[in-house]
Amino acid sequence: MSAPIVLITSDFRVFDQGRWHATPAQYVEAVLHGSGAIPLVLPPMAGEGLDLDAVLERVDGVLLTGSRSNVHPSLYGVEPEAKYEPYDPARDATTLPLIRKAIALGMPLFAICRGFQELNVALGGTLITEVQELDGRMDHRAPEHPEADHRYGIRHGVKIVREGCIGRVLGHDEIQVNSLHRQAVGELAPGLAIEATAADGTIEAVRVTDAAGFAVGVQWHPEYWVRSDAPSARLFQAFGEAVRDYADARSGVAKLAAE
Ligand SMILES: N[C@@H](CCC(=O)NCCCC(=O)O)C(=O)O
Repeated sequence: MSAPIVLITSDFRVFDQGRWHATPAQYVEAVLHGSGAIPLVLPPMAGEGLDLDAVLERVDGVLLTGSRSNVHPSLYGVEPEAKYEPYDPARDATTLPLIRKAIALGMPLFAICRGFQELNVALGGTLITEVQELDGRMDHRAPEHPEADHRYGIRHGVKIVREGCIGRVLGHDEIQVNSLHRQAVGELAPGLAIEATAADGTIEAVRVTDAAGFAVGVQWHPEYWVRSDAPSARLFQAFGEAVRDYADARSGVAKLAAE
């Protein structure tokens, strides 16, 4: 059996005087080392005709990455304002349909930070645009600091729903997580169930309720500490197991069809 393939979303970015389809290395490394799967970066080009159905026929799981850019507010019914920028319309036009298609196929899905927010919007939920401005809410943004290890440092606890998917995978009621976001899940989309919350009530993790396997989103960044933090490692391991199961089932169906 060949190693399964995990599709990793990317951003449209302009830097080094060029136009890039870019994704942070930490996600690619976490798929390879933490999930034991082949990472494959997907360019954000569905809006330009890239056939997502054809891509999804060839892969076994989807990882949705974090990003400094925000989901465009018009996609969840909010008037855009300059203070909600930066946006990445090419990414939105790719990730939102990708999520709906992967879920319809029953494909394992792991959505992180912006990806977690995309999961909620793709299924009809809303986002809070600046969570730190709401009364009683914590500041979930990372400190401005030149060192990534500091920005991605552990910041607060999250309460885990023990009977949920993450609760079963981790076997804990509470874990400590990092936090690098200004937006948050507002109205939860139909089809999602809460898996974890922060002390201020912010929704920190969800699962797709009808999913047969692992289809989970988290607001924190387990990919960053996948080599040193046990819960982070376990989440990527569980995703890898689900991806292998999906690949096995898919090749079984293909074999039967060929007989
Ligand atoms: N932009 C959204 C999503 C947050 C997110 O994905 N953060 C990753 C940040 C990576 C970095 O700063 O290096 C929000 O702000 O809520």
